[in-house]
Amino acid sequence: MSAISLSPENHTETFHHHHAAPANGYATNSIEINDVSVRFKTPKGVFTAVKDISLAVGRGEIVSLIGHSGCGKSTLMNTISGMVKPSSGSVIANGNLVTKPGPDRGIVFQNYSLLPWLSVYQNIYQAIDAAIHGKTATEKKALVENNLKMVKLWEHKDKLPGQLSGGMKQRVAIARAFAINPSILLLDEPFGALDALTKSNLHVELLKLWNLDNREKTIVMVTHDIEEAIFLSDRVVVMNDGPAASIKAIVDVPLPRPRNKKEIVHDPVYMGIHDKLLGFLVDKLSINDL
Ligand SMILES: Nc1ncnc2c1ncn2[C@@H]1O[C@H](COP(=O)(O)OP(=O)(O)OP(=O)(O)O)[C@@H](O)[C@H]1O
Repeated sequence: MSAISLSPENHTETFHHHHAAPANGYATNSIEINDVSVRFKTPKGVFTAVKDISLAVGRGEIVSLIGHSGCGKSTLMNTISGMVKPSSGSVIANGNLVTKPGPDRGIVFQNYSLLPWLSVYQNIYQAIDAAIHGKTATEKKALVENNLKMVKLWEHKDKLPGQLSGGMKQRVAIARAFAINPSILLLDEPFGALDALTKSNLHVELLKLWNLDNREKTIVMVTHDIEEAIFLSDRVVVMNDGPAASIKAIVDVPLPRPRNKKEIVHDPVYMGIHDKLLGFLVDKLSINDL
């Protein structure tokens, strides 16, 4: 689909990005974040986590959010998932105002808790059963099997979550989100706890899934990993530090796909993006932050 191709002309970066309409050439927006602010009531008074954020994500686009710890990445993601209500502004997902979580938006958290009394297999089967209607038991079983094999946990399918390592639990959560096949996938540091090899394999699996879906699936991912953000994304959104965090910069990643992890690191375009992102993240670092 030409609507999702990113041409080199899009290699721009936008400071103080305040407009919902992206200059990204996407036919339709999957997500529109319009002037969103989130304020939390705390014992010490009102705390503004994010302020006046606008961002549109095209259907089929992969966008990463990066920024320092506590800047509000998860808060912003949770306004898309529907778990945090904006104090002002609105979020539109698939054309509908977001007011609560829904099966069109799959979420993977770093510490996504699995149901401890259900086996790995049952955790995924039950999630499919709850979210997808009109599939036969055979089809659902095939979905569980395919997705557990994808994350290399098929032989652990009868274990309970308590019998798994942290990385294995994370892979179950990823398989569960993939199995439901939502049109919007929200990933909050999904690969954070994984070793480098597992992480790399899952990056490839994620992109395979995205390609199988004709690149129609929209992915928003929170990460601290610059290499991961560049390898996977069409755009990387850099957030300012909080409180009242906003968007500091949006960096386009016009590297052609499929991308080869070993090769792109030598690509001057990759290196330029890497330096730019590193600059955005470290320029504020002072001895006081350490
Ligand atoms: N429910 C809440 N009540 C009060 N403050 C909150 C709440 N949720 C988040 N915050 C505050 O909002 C700010 C942003 O938190 P958030 O978890 O979104 O940051 P983050 O960028 O995802 O951080 P990290 O990278 O460390 O995961 C933090 O200062 C946090 O303490």
